[in-house]
Amino acid sequence: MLDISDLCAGYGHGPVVQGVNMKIARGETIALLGPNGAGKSTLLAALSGTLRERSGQVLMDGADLMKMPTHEIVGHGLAQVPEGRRMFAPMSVEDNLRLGTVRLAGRSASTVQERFDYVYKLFPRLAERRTQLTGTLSGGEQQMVAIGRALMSSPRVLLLDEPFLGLAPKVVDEIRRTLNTLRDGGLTMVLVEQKLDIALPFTSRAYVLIKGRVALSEASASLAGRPDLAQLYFDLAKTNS
Ligand SMILES: Nc1ncnc2c1ncn2[C@@H]1O[C@H](COP(=O)(O)OP(=O)(O)OP(=O)(O)O)[C@@H](O)[C@H]1O
Repeated sequence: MLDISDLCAGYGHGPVVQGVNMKIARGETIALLGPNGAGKSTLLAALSGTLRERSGQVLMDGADLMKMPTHEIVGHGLAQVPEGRRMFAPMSVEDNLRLGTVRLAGRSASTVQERFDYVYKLFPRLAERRTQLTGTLSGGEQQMVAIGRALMSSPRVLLLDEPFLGLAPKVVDEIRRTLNTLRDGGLTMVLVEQKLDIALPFTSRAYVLIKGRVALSEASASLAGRPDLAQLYFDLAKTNS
């Protein structure tokens, strides 16, 4: 579904992501792991088109996302839940969700309503708070809005950048259950997550990024069996320096 070749990306002071190759099949769930500053968020931003300084090829079902502006990438079926949620605090839950309907422009009101119904069924808490200002929601509820907004565009690939960061265990469990439902429904997902006890059971495969390069690609179950991943990061960093 996603075929990434020789992807490089950065911010004008030398490449951060350096020649990444990945192949992700339809329905796979992928963990993107690596130490702080390895380039995981940069890689997701390059895929979703929010970072334009990039080169290489990103094919999604054969179409090159590198040639599309961001809204067309969303229209093609790839959506991102960015790190830090990026909510519009003075807007209601419903209006924030509506921002995710760009892909549905020109479609009937009932199609848009179906997406609202879908998201509200996944996150009943958002249905209860649909008129509440997003800035007054708890961190967990805001993360639900961020995920819901991405789902409003009916994505076929969902990129999630540390969606559990700073959340209490109870709400982490609640959001995990929803992501499990999406995974079991066949949605292709890429999850950036520091906590391995969350990332590895959720995913089928993992890529470890070190200094902007893929240092390891392995089945998540087999990676989970390694006794000390911090040491592995250290060893991989040494071999890749
Ligand atoms: N907007 C930006 N402008 C300039 N440099 C940036 C920007 N965003 C990230 N970087 C730099 O790019 C490098 C990779 O950062 P990135 O956030 O992609 O890493 P990461 O693996 O996601 O790390 P973390 O787990 O800490 O979020 C870092 O050196 C960072 O300082």
